[in-house]
Amino acid sequence: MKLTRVLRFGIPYRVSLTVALAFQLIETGAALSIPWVGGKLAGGLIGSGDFGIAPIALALIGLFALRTALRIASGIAIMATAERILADLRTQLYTHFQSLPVRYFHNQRPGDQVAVLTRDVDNIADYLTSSLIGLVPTVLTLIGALFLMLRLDPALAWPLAMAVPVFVLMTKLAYRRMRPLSRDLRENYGAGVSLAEENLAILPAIKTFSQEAREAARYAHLVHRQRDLGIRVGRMLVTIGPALRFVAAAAVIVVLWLSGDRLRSGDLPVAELVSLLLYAGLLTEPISGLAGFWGRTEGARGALERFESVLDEPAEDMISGLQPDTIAGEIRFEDVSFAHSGRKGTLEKVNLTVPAGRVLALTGENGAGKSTLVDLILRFNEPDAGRVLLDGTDLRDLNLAALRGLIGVVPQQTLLFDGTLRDNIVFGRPDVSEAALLRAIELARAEDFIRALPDGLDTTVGSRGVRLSGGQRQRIALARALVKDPPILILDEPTAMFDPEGEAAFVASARDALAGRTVVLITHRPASLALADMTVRLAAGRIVPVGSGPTGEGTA
Ligand SMILES: Nc1ncnc2c1ncn2[C@@H]1O[C@H](COP(=O)(O)OP(=O)(O)OP(=O)(O)O)[C@@H](O)[C@H]1O
Repeated sequence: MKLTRVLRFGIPYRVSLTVALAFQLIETGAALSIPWVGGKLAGGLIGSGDFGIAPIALALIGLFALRTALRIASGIAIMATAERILADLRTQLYTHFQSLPVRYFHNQRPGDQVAVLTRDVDNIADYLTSSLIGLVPTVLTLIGALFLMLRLDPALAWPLAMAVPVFVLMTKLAYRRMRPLSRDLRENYGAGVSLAEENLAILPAIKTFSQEAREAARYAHLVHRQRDLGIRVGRMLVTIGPALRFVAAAAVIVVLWLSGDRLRSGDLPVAELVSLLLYAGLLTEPISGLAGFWGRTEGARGALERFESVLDEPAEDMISGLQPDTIAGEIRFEDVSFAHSGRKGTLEKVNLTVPAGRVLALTGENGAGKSTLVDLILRFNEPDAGRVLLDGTDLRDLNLAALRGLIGVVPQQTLLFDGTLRDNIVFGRPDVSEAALLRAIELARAEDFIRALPDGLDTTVGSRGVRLSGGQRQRIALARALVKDPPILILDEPTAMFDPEGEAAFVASARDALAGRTVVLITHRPASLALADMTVRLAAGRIVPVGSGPTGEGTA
């Protein structure tokens, strides 16, 4: 375990962590004095002490009060720091998730991402603040108690000292067995979250195909596995504590046993024996603390690996690159080839020019690669060979944020979030004027249905826009793209869900909205094709010209 890597998360909170550690160290000092003072009190009670009972009793109460106060203070400091570190890690991780390319998520289970954001991050923050910081006082208490016991009476302290390696061996063995179980437990947790999330999202399909029982059984299988793993881990956790305490108790009894003769002969003062027994009691605390430490180290190691493996994923570079002030908008594909990972090539040496300010209709069979092609303009993917150019500049030389800022998209699958219609439409341009907003709504032919809703633009759409019809969702997506007023528009079947009248009305009024913009319009609908200045077809990974008008070098 690279402990130093966890420690770096605490650097911003080094002051509060140092204060907490200082409290814990003073508390350790108080804890180590209690058995000594306790022994003196016992000596005083049987009349063999050097001090009066009252001052010793008061000193003991004072020491306990100090321990309590310091425990509360360090507990509060640790708890607050853990929450702060947790918030930092979570924000850092979420921000990084967002900076990763879209393709990263195509190969991941969403449940695993949720699990890193919740369980793993929790684990790391807790490990750093409780386990690692607490390790110093724990070890000091252990060493201090052993040292003081051996100094008091080496002959009697040895059974207790001997018990320590037994404790260590027992916990190490137990946690070695737990390591694979903890890994399976976490893996299974991610799978369970993923399945529940996906199934709840596709619940209508589950119901339509009457697959509730099968899906419930699939989820139950994961949950039961989680239960069984949890029980196996829990069994070890609940066994180790009492087992350790048994060894401690046996060691104490051996001490008492050995002390009998010396106690009777007066060779062993009662105060010393009481101190020794109190030190033995004190030892159980760091021993169970260390046992827990090993377990938490195992958990934190896995959590840190997963956390860092996400952070190690290279983020999209949003900083470097050219930031064009104005663009004409010519898009050119030069010998572009692309294959999705593990698939055969989708695009093979595609050459295509969309002149600035013109509308290109892109057609082709399902799976021909139309969406794949426009994703290259957004740089969701990079060409395996060839280049995509904007006004003659390779897209890879442009600033990614600036490039995406120039493009409005209506994707094939409308991506709405749980907010109002207004929030969804102004998503890319929160500062847009009311007039521009209404104009975009009008162009997207969305005004009639919005007016009919009880709260108009302030109606909430539900998660992923579930409270809207498919066509309504698409109209909102179109309005969202238009409100951005981008020089380049990518419309991936924007009217696929429109009724024929709605589509005709959109086509009739869209010319104005599209005028002056470079538009790539993916469509299978003849009515929408009327908007195109030129039409090409994608077939077998290559461009085949179809319609009239300038296609440039739009041939394969
Ligand atoms: N993330 C992905 N990973 C692997 N293969 C993919 C991925 N996305 C798409 N594909 C594959 O790439 C091919 C082209 O898909 P694409 O979505 O570009 O087709 P399309 O022409 O837009 O189809 P449609 O008309 O159905 O929308 C398909 O065979 C598809 O299975």
